Amino acid sequence: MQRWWRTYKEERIEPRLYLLRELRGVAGPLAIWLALLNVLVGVLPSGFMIASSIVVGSTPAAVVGGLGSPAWGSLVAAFVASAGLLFVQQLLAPLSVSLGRILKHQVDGEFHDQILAASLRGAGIAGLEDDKAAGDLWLAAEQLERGRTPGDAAAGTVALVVKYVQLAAYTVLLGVAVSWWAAAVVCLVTMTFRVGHRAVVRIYTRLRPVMGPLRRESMYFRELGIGPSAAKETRVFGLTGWLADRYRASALAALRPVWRERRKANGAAFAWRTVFGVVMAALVLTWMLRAAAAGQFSLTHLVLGVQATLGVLSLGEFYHESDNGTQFGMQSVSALHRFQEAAAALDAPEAQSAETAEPAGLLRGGIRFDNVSFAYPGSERLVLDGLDLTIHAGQCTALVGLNGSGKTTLVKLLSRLYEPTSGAILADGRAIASLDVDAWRRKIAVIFQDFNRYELSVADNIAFGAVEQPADPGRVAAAAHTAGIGKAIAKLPHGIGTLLSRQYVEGAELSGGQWQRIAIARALYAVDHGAQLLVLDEPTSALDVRAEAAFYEEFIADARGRTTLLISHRFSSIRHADRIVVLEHGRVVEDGTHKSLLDQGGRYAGLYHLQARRFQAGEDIDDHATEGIQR
Ligand SMILES: Nc1ncnc2c1ncn2[C@@H]1O[C@H](COP(=O)(O)OP(=O)(O)OP(=O)(O)O)[C@@H](O)[C@H]1O
Repeated sequence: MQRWWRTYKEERIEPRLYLLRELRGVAGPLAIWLALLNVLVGVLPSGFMIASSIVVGSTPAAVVGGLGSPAWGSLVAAFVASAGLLFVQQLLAPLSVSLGRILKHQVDGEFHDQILAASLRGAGIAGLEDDKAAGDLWLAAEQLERGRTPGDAAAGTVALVVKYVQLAAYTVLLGVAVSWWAAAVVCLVTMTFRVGHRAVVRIYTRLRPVMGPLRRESMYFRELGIGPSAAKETRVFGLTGWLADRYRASALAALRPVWRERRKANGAAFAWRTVFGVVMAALVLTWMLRAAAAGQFSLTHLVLGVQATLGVLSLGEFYHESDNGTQFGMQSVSALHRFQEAAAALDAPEAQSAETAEPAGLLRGGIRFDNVSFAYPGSERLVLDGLDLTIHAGQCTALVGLNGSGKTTLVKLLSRLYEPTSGAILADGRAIASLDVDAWRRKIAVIFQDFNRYELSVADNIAFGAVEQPADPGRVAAAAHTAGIGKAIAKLPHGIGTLLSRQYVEGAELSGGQWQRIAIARALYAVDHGAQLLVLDEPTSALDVRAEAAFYEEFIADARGRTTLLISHRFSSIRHADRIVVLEHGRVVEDGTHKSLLDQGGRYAGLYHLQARRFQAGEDIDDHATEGIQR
């Protein structure tokens, strides 16, 4: 009983209460006016039924009385009334539908904002990187784009008013005109059908946990198949057939449980409901006809009774305008709530405003990782394990290590996208966790390996480095020049104003290496606007060897006196850094200058010589080739 109540509450009560709250906030007046209009639209058919029954019932007397007789007058009056009611009904029903659409769009518009706000909320990214939470966010957005929406739920709920007012009005008519027991029986039949239909619709909701991941997978395959990003590789590797098969297989796997459950629900239960409905309806109608034949009520009452009975029974159907909307429309809301809860639980609490301080004047001394350990939420494996490291101010520190040794994770902690599981990161001796997170981030300029390529102008792409300040074209051009992309930009149709996407007229597409230089320019622009620590994670992975060597030579010379953290797998490139730190299993295992580390003859020396030998032998430098050696 307790479980049943919990499910009932979660599935039916809570979403509806939430919806009511939403409606009040977003489209309260419209929803109220529409509900009132729908009451009228729901009542009008009953009025028509009464008037048309009077037309039929008064016809014999009018025929006998002839033109101009009082009976004829009653007939004409009833006819005019029924025609008028029909006309008003035909006028108001489309109006109700149109207002329902407006209501839907208002509610959906608000929910679009909520989804964006939820994904952009907070300082951390744990929720967005967690599979389950990200899955819920995806589901919320996907439902909104392609499925039933909260707007459908809102419009569907208000549309239900029409149906249930009709049902109540027909039932009352039947009760008053013929018999209350007949009204009760017919209403029971209708509600039995309604409950059955809703149960079938609810199957989809119940199967959502099974279907969700499979649908996400099939969507992924579909996107791979129809999007341009994977087109090259899928064709070159001959993956097109495989892709089509996988799409089909995962789509079928998602649908099979639904078909199975639907067959069950639509099988015996449906047959029993139908038998029950037909028998009851037949009993009521037969009784009515016999009673009328026995003179228990007039022709008008009989016509009204038959019409009302058929009217009630016709409502025992699936309501297209409401049922899917009200059943599935709130799924994206529930998914968003789950995401919000999970993200709040996963993200380490941000520094509270009471404790936060402006990091003015920081980074004279440097940054210290003090016994920092970190495991990603949901995992027990320590990616950083008691890390002690000082990044000295004014120095270029290079961080090297094998794949997965925790270099990018270290940068994520430094950027406060995650908080350490234990230990602290100190800037000039102050815990960065106690600093205002946005102000701290303005102190650092970070370019991640998977930096963003904004489909906006070159100027925007670079000026995003200091978005809080007005964009300065001169400084944008200077950053582009320092990053080695100035000449290429000058050749673009609109220089720094060129949109970086082929999707736009006169837009341009850059090569991977050019994009990388744009990202570097963004970081340099941030430095030019006050960022005091520059962090570049694999900044030259897309550059050719000569461009890479030139970049590092110029960059490291230029960076003298600037606090810089460089992450790279190319040992030859970072040899000029002031200091090189080797990370392994989340700890510093070597620390020194290029020369001292070579003299030491340890990990760094081994990897450096290996790369150098390969390079001299003319082989491509393969970062991953070094991987096996240490394992
Ligand atoms: N969001 C995440 N959730 C869980 N584990 C993660 C996440 N991101 C990274 N990891 C794991 O943390 C470990 C360290 O990853 P990280 O990206 O920091 O390594 P890295 O040294 O930068 O590697 P590479 O040289 O390949 O860039 C890896 O084992 C990786 O699988």
